Amino acid sequence: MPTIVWTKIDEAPALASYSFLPIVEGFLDESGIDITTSDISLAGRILAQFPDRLSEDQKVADHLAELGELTASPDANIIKLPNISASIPQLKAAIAELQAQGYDLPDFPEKPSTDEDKETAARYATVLGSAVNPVLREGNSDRRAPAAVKAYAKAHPHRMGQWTGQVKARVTHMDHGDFFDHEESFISRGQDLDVVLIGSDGSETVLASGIKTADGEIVDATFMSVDALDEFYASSLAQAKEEDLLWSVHLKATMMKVSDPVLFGHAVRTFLADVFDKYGDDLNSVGVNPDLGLGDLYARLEKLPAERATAIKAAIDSAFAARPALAMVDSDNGITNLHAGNLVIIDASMPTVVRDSGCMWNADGKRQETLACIPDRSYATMYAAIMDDCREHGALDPATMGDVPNVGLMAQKAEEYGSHPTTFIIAHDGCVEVRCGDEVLTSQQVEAGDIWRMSRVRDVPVRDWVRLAVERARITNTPAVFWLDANRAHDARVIEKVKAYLREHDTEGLDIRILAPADAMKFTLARIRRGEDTISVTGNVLRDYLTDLFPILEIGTSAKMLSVVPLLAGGGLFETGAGGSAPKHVSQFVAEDYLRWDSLGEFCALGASLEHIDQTSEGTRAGVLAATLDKAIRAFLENDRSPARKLGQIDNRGSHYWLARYWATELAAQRDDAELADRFSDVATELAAREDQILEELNGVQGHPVDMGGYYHPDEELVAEAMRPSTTLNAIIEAL
Ligand SMILES: NC(=O)C1=CN([C@@H]2O[C@H](COP(=O)(O)OP(=O)(O)OC[C@H]3O[C@@H](n4cnc5c(N)ncnc54)[C@H](OP(=O)(O)O)[C@@H]3O)[C@@H](O)[C@H]2O)C=CC1
Ligand SMILES: O=C(O)CCC(=O)C(=O)O
Ligand SMILES: [Mg+2]
Repeated sequence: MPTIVWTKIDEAPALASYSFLPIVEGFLDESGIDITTSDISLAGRILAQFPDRLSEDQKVADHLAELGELTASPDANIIKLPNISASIPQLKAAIAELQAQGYDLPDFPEKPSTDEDKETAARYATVLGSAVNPVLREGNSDRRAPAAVKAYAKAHPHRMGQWTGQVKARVTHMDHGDFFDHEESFISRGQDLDVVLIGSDGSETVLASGIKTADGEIVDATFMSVDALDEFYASSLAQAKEEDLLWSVHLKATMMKVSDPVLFGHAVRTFLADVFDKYGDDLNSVGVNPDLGLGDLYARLEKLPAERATAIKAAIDSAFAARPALAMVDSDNGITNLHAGNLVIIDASMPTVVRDSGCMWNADGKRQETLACIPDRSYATMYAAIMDDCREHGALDPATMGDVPNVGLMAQKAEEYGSHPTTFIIAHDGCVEVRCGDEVLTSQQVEAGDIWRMSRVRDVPVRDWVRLAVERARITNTPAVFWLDANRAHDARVIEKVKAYLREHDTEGLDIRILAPADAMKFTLARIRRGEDTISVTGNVLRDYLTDLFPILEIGTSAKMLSVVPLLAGGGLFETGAGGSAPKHVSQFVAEDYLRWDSLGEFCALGASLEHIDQTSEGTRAGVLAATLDKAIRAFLENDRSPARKLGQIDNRGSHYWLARYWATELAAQRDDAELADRFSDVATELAAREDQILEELNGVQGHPVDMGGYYHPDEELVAEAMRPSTTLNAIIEAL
């Protein structure tokens, strides 16, 4: 029987599943479709690493590995909700929570020295950062706003900050010494590669060996000079100060778990340069590591003798006074951009800057224009281009603007997003060589601390990506732009392949272009300002960035996106939206039993998953279920049933009631499957008749704190109870 795997994850979407999944299970009962769950939450993944230390009833199987294997099967049908990509502070918090719940987990080794510590560190490393998506994404991505969602957004445009020529906010990036500058790229002939650091003293350190590459694979080698990076941060600090702009740093320290925490650490180190220079020994003595952010630094000060801690805090306060104002994440609680690397994530943070007229929050809880530091030029220039465009032409208008769907190169850990195992922080000055046997393929002069990395993209994914781009351009009759820069080494190789693979398709009458990111941005913006849709066809990083940027500008959030990954092996991975797991929503839920999470992404993913079953399996009711769900989603949007924003109105749970009701109504009304119509006619009637009572039960609980029994590993019963407070609704669903 076709089986949908629903992933169990973290934070707000995990809470939402406690309410929505029982409804889905009820609706799919007797449909010829099975639905199961798979625990790939951060807590579940941690526990799966330590079976040897857990009792039988505490053990959790390695569901992520199982799901990874499933992606290679044509039967795969996975609904993937967004999960936490944990920074080290988050990982440590999750470990502490599990320990407190009685799981005998080892502490996270800060500086592993013994063999045992190294073993533990290696196990935790598999859970760190973006550890789920690269395993499951065995296909390229097709992300777009469903037509009904786009139509709704145009009819009910969200708030958009104004832009004028006077706005000083802008993007600043490096102009030398970055990854862009140093990139070298070659096509593999299927060689096994070694990466070797040759010290200035002639010593050789093997950084990686026997890296298997496939024939036709693009291999890039590049590095970030941290001296140039520090200079860049220092000069941007001076600029922000002079122009009275907030200073903000936008990185992807969660996904880019090896390189970006270090880029972040240099920002912390530069911001507090005087403090680190003067008190370096004290800070070292308590294990301060700037990569972990100011939050961790403050916590460690507590371990110093009181008078040293006080002196250092005073020095930090003077540093803050001398520096430009720092962008805040939570001004009420004094949490800054530099508190932890996972707090400002570029794909989500930069769109809000554009939406909010170039502003972020300052320490007084007021909006202030920002200088957005995005060190590497490979991707910064397109953000600079959109801010320049808004300055010149004003804000974009969600009521009229065209749509920018994305076709993203993602499969098989493509490009930078698969580079973690081959990213190295260079220990000493020297030269990094990529070799095949004795043949030296690239050779780069580096200095201690530089961040060197090798990224790769296989040929099969590139070919499939070009195919998917042509398919989407044809189906929607929309121009498609490949965002590739002929002046970047990697992109130049990709361009050769794109040109070759485009010849495999009938592109007659299609408008397909290749433009550098900043030009692609200008071209796209000019079109969408005229209301014209334009497909962006991008590599893995821009896929991530643009599928938050345009949705947030067009429809107010990326949560409502349809995100389909046709797996190379024939199965389907259906991701929900492009947004994250909204930690802020959990705080609100805990404080006042109100969950703002919008499950529209889950609804759309379920629809796509059912359609996939209808197209690939016989003997199920998937077709009728998908068609009626689509209509239900339209009704849901037309009647504005997304979570409201005010206490006392419907939240996530209330929105699920409405979806269930519209879906039941559509099922009862359709003529293709009389048995189903019959089964759902009473349900539809009941749901309508009991509306007042159900909404009262759902909304009546709001306004009080909720005990979840844990953040990363909440108590299932407590949460299930909290998320299903309407006995009336539960009884109707259970009767299904
Ligand atoms: N695919 C995946 O698995 C992804 C996982 N992540 C992970 O999620 C965590 C948080 O990431 P971050 O990038 O800060 O994103 P957030 O989860 O904080 O989302 C950013 C903002 O988007 C809005 N938002 C997102 N989803 C919804 C929704 N369903 N309903 C309503 N509003 C929504 C909210 O904005 P507002 O308050 O302005 O309305 C939210 O504050 C990190 O651990 C990150 O790694 C991130 C992206 C994708
Ligand atoms: O895997 C992650 O860490 C984030 C992924 C993401 O942001 C995206 O795919 O949009
Ligand atoms: Mg993203």
